[in-house]
Amino acid sequence: MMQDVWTQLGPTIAAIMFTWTMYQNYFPHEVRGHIRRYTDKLVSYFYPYMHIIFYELETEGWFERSKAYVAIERYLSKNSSTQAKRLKANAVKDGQSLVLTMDDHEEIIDEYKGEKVWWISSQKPASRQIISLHREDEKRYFKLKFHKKNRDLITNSYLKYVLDEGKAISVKERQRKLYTNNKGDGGGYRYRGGRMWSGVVFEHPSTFDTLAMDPNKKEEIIDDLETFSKSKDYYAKIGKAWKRGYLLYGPPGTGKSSMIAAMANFLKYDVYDLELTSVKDNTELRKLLIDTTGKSIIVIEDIDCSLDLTGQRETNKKKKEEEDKGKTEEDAVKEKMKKGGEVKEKQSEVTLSGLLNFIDGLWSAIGGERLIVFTTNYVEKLDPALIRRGRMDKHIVLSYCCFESFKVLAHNYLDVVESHVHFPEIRRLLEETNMTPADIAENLMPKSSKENAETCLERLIKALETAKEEAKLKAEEEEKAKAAEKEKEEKDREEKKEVTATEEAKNADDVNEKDNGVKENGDVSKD
Ligand SMILES: Nc1ncnc2c1ncn2[C@@H]1O[C@H](COP(=O)(O)OP(=O)(O)OP(=O)(O)O)[C@@H](O)[C@H]1O
Ligand SMILES: [Mg+2]
Repeated sequence: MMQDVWTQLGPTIAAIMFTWTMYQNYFPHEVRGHIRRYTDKLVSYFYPYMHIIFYELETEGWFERSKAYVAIERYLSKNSSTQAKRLKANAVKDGQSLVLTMDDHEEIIDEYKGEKVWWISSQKPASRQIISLHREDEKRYFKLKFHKKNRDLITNSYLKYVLDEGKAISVKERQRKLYTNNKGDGGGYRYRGGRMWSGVVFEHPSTFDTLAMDPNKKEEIIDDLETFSKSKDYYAKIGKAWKRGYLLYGPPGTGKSSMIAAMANFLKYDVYDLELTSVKDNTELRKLLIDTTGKSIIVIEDIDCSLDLTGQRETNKKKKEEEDKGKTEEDAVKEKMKKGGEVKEKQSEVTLSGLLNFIDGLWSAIGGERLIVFTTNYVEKLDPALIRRGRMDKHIVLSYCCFESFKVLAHNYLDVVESHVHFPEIRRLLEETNMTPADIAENLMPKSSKENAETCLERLIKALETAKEEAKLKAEEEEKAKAAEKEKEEKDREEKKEVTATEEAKNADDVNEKDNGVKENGDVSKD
């Protein structure tokens, strides 16, 4: 059988090889060029497909990996594991996870708007005449094959879609960072390595699932974030920079910082935690802004404490000077010791208008896709200009724990999913007293292996009862203090009244005396 095949194919193969050798050795270079051009034309006339090649390394500059190649690689990774038989594994996230991509000479079929395309991974052997500093595989490429009739669809729309998707996958897979601003000249330090921010890996585990708050409110915030992250074109259409401001306010321990972490984890954004008191002045603030990247949350925590942003800086400075004058040397030494002997840092010169410019000045539009989040315990202390809608688009109040929030915590901390026998009592107590989610969480957390859901819930009930009792006592004391104040005011008013009455009587007597004198004098003069 095998012999038959060889007898039939042998002469044909020999003829092809003979022609190829003649062509290579005896045809001049120019003639071969012409022949090649015509055969290409002939082939393309009958061959209905087109190819686009994407090389791995940029040929210009320092042979960096081409951004398009990397994006395509990431895009194809989603189909590679199911279609390709041989895969390559690349480490991402500092070696913590792997991305699987197709190996050389593998083919993947993709479909876009009902049309098929083929992606082939391949490699051109490196030219032996070129001495290269790079790897042998520097000619690796992806070949995209598609039908000629889809030329417009592929070049105008599909390629953009592939690159966008690939970039989005890269963003999701990248190791996210938490940055803080380095001190500039103002703090006596130089920026580290010329960078204004230094970062660590962002690993906060808070998510919207672990966050205890009213479920409807939570849903609304998630929707808002999702809409924002998908609204690039919409923001461009309405002529607004692609950013959104959130103001989170409420008592300490109600989950403001936890919510920022949940937002970052939900959107897969980096976090820039801006310490405003370390910023020398408005110019430095602008530089910090320019040095941030898109897909990030810029956070200013406790904005009311960060700076005096009420325009009262001068008044406060004078007040402080007066206070300092009254201090003895001993006080000054004590204060210094309290600060660990440190000399007080130079105060930041960032002004309210500088901060307003930071939020929505011309520079704020660079980079795009950014959230700016302020947190505060005292929203009423902030300048209305700082938090007006448009700057801080969404105001979110995080408050004391309600029963719905408690249920989330009970689920997270104790795995109590359904109702529990203690739940009705806890519901009643939560309606009667205020406790922050942080305090509830602390009570729910088992402190030893002997503690179970039952004991933790009982401890919480006790803590709620104590809090209720304390709140009652506090209210009574406040009531008493108010009554005493009122009584004092009443007494003062009575005393004032008495004094006024005495003075009026005295004045009236004086006037009468004067009148009588005038009269008498008049009579006298008349006489
Ligand atoms: N709403 C919440 N859901 C889940 N856990 C919470 C919530 N609020 C507080 N906690 C718990 O309490 C701790 C402190 O919360 P967090 O730091 O978010 O409060 P905060 O509002 O930022 O307080 P502060 O105003 O003092 O900065 C968190 O680590 C978390 O464990
Ligand atoms: Mg906080």
